[in-house]
Amino acid sequence: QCTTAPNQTYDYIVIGSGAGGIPVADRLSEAGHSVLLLEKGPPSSGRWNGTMKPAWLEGTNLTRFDVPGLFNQIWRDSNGVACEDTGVMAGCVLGGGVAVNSALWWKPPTRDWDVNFPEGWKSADMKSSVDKVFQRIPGTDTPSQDGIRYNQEGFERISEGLDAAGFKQVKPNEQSEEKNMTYGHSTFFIENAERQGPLRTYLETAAARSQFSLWTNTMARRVVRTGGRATGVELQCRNGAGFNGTVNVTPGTGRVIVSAGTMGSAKVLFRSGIGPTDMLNVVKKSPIDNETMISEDQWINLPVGYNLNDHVGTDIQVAHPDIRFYDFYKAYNTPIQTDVDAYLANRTGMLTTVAPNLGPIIWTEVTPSDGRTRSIQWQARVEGRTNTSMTITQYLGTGSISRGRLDITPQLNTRVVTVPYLRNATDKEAVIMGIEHMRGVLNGVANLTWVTPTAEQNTTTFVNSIPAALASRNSNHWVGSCTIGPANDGTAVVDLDTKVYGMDNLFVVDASIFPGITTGNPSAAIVSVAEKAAARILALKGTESEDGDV
Ligand SMILES: Cc1cc2nc3c(=O)[nH]c(=O)nc-3n(C[C@H](O)[C@H](O)[C@H](O)COP(=O)(O)OP(=O)(O)OC[C@H]3O[C@@H](n4cnc5c(N)ncnc54)[C@H](O)[C@@H]3O)c2cc1C
Repeated sequence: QCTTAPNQTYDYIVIGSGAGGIPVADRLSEAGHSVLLLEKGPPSSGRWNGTMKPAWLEGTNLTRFDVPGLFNQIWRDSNGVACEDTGVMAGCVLGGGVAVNSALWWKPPTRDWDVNFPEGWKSADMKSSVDKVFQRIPGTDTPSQDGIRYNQEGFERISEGLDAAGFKQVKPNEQSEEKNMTYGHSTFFIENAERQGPLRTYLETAAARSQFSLWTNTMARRVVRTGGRATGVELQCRNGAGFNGTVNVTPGTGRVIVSAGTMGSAKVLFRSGIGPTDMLNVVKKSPIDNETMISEDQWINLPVGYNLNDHVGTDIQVAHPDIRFYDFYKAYNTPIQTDVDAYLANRTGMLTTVAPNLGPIIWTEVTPSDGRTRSIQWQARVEGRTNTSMTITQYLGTGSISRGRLDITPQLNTRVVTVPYLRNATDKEAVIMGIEHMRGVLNGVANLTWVTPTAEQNTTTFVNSIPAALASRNSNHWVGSCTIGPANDGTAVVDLDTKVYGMDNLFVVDASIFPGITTGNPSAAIVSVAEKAAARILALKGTESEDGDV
């Protein structure tokens, strides 16, 4: 049942409980402030009273979000889990992406900050934030409690080729700077063979404080504001639960933080009258918001939705007689009983492995004709066209230049309207150089055969044959749309304190503020950004209007 929001006010209202929202809410409440965390989706992990689970987990406190071997279920059944309003895959449950993702967890190399971020957010500035994150969430490369890594044939065969070509095996988060000609086992934010990460660390410390509140099934429709001053958040209850009405921030000093993800934060800003005029006009004309939208003379024109980026993914596929596919999809409804028993009794066995059997993870760098170095991460998994195939996805990361744009439809769904993949010729050159190199490396593996590209196919022809489209290149690592930057010059949405330009007390803290994509899967970098943002927000003196000088 929906409940009307109580009259109580909060020092901080955080919108969205993902990789950005949970840590920032924790740190703000730790400083003694009253904090309300709003999440539009339902609870996920069993730790937070989530209920979505297969029959074999009945009677346990675990859900599909907790067991690594079930993480892939989102690609079979995302009903009630995936956001319905984003056009790309994103988690709309408590924890957002860090409840539904594959838990790959990388300490960002310094290059990720130094190439992408503005002054004040370079690697030297980020070090203490990154250290704090890895103290709380160190991650593991051996999730099974017996210390055994299961079904490693894929890792071993690919490694033979890497070793022969001079690659070095590393412990990725201990040697996080070594991102060229290196490989390792994947590191996951898993503990006791269950999903850990922000849901089991930052959210637990926050929830233990009396000044912290969490409302699930409660969507922020818009930030209520008068000019540059946010006064509260208008709510919409969902799934027959949660809160309706308007919740206000503490008069004079309260602040609102938008952490609704790259697609979601842009939407909240558009609906609050912040963004390019063409987008705000769509909201104004929409049957949902029309006359309730903030009046045009209050609109703030900022480049929300631009500078969108994602790892452009290019899959290659190989096969080897030693490799065996383990059917993680069947593990949901018809699992192998001995694997279930091992997992439930001892947290050991195949189901402690993040589906679908990842590794090795490989790093290379290429420098195409523009002289700008691109970082590449290669993610191998035992899954492909046949039972003995492996797919190796190439992610083009730090250094990539192409950018896209998201927009909003009259139904108020956000979607990628300009796909950011390979719009720049040297990005494409980098992808081709990387694949050409990896083909040579993998040819050093005895008895390996090529599925795609075929052994005869030319690499450029192969890369050109895969459309630069969402369906074929999407990596679910969306960043950008509310970019951080030092000046309100048409390229940035938030300032170096993550405060929205033109607003006194509205902030954005999540993947959307990233100016560029990272080397690896981004969630640890996003949590690090949330740590840094929390410190900067707490250090900010009262807003201008409190000081009486506006
Ligand atoms: C299937 C999948 C697999 C992935 N695998 C990995 C991986 O292995 N490793 C890795 O590092 N990264 C991975 N990622 C990416 C990573 O999870 C995301 O980059 C990260 O979670 C983004 O963090 P965020 O805080 O920006 O947004 P999110 O984590 O998406 O959080 C946003 C939250 O806001 C909520 N929300 C949105 N709008 C509103 C509103 N109006 N009111 C209230 N709440 C709202 C959403 O429900 C959501 O909970 C994966 C992503 C997906 C989808």
